[in-house]
Amino acid sequence: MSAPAFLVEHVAKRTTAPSTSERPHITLTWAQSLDMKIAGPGGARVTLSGPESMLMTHWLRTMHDAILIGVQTVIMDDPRLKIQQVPQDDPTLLPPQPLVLDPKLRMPPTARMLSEWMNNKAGNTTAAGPQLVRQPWIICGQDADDAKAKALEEAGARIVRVELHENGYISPTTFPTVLRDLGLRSVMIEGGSRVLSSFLHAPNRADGTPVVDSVVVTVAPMFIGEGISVVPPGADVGLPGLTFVHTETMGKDAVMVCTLAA
Ligand SMILES: NC(=O)C1=CN([C@@H]2O[C@H](COP(=O)(O)OP(=O)(O)OC[C@H]3O[C@@H](n4cnc5c(N)ncnc54)[C@H](OP(=O)(O)O)[C@@H]3O)[C@@H](O)[C@H]2O)C=CC1
Ligand SMILES: Nc1nc(O)c(N)c(N[C@@H]2O[C@H](COP(=O)(O)O)[C@@H](O)[C@H]2O)n1
Repeated sequence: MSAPAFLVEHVAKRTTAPSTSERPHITLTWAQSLDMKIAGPGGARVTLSGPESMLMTHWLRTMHDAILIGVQTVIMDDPRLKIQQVPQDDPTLLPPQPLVLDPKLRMPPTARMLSEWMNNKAGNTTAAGPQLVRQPWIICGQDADDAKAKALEEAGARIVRVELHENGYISPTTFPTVLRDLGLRSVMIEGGSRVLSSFLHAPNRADGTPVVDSVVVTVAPMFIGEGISVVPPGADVGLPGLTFVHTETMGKDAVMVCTLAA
């Protein structure tokens, strides 16, 4: 089993290019229904991807140094962010570094990502390749509560404090610099809707190029109805133009790759 050719061609070649250490590559990715929903009522998790496109998402994870989600996705989904669907005997395949955008440190210390990391550490496992478990890094504000930081550190997290934007969020504009300072050449941003929306609406980088380099969307043939939209109601203040790159049918789903129009 090998990575889908279209991902190698249109994403991996870009995320592993030598220049990306100075200019980290940012991929936005999500799975949505035909009515543009990414979760059900109240944010309940919905399985949108079929087996083929879910496997594609795990391959995509292997192609990035880091994977990022917003804290509300941790609270709602308690995700693992691992790569258990790719071949487990290939030592060159590595899971990405988990990052959580969490300005005020709302992440529960009981999160599965943390307990899996601690269990792994306690077992002193020498697991490498796809079975490697990485320590979650939580990106928060400079003034985030010290007691919460301590509790999360005790639960296994590394706390990374950064300057927040005046809206209280971690700014997509300065985020490439945060990545570079952490030594990460690429990140795959998996959601949720508020994080996706703020990166889609971000002004260009200092060099005039879009903050987001690639968009990879799985479209599932179903309606959700009431639920969480890709872009929250009222948050669309001018979505960017997209340039079509590729569409691949994977089982029942269509997987679309785009770039942002300059
Ligand atoms: N189908 C799919 O592919 C996916 C679906 N989901 C779904 O998305 C839902 C969660 O989405 P949502 O509620 O929007 O929450 P998010 O996961 O987007 O988290 C939002 C929170 O992240 C923090 N944050 C820090 N910086 C930023 C920033 N620049 N932009 C936005 N947020 C920032 C804020 O925390 P604070 O408020 O503490 O300041 C904010 O409230 C869940 O229901 C989940 O199931 C999630 C991922 C993928
Ligand atoms: N690609 C994709 N398809 C779906 O149907 C989904 N519900 C999601 N959700 C995202 O995947 C995360 C869960 O990851 P693990 O399975 O725990 O590794 C979840 O938090 C969403 O970001 N994605």
